[in-house]
Amino acid sequence: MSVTTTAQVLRAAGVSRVYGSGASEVHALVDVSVEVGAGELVVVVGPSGSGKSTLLHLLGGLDRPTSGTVHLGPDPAAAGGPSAVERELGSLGEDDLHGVRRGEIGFVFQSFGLVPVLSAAENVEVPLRLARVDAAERAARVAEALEAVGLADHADQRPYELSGGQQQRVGVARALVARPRVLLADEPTGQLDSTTAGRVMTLLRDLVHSRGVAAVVATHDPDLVALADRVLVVRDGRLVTV
Ligand SMILES: Nc1ncnc2c1ncn2[C@@H]1O[C@H](COP(=O)(O)OP(=O)(O)OP(=O)(O)O)[C@@H](O)[C@H]1O
Repeated sequence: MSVTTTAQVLRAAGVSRVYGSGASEVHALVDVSVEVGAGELVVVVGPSGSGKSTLLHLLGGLDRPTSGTVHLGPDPAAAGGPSAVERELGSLGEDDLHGVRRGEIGFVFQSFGLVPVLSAAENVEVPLRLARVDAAERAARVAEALEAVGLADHADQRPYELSGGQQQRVGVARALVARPRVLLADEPTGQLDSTTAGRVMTLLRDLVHSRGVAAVVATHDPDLVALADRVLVVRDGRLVTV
């Protein structure tokens, strides 16, 4: 599979995040700059508490930096509208930021984050319902997303009827179904055995490459580093050169 690393999609410039104040101040991230291109899988590694989740939260607009900026590059496919130009997430109001998170960024969580009472297909459909995609289009896109993660035959099963690896594949399908330009995953294989973890991560990498998504994945798992296009090492909130 060819890696099409083209346009830069996501850029953090001199980003820092301080939690708390005074004696309890924590410098979770210190002056981090990073760029991620379309179709690129960047893996972030570092010890517990080094700042990986903080970085993902800032990149995904779930949190705002204390200083520095996070930029989403112009969408070449956008015919006008806000995504046709580069946007600095920190300068967006809550509604616009919400729109960016909903439409342009997909998230995968360690704990899968599936709704237990919904089937696999209904879980995957949630982002499309939020984006008010019409029913026929939703059905087509959900079917395509489940097919892409190899779960076409499990559409009607609820999470408790699926294995951990299958549940996380539903999580990947849900993250990508709205065709985001960015995928952020925090320890996506943390609850899986190593064989299943490798399979889920390989699937994620292949989808990132084939769909030209800019992806950042935080992990403790050294086996997953081998699948990365680029590895970032974070230590005490700083990027260190490897
Ligand atoms: N909301 C918060 N309030 C205060 N401190 C926080 C908050 N979130 C994170 N921290 C602190 O910031 C530092 C970085 O945490 P972060 O969760 O980013 O690390 P991590 O590398 O993702 O760790 P892990 O691998 O254990 O998930 C830690 O010292 C943590 O205790």
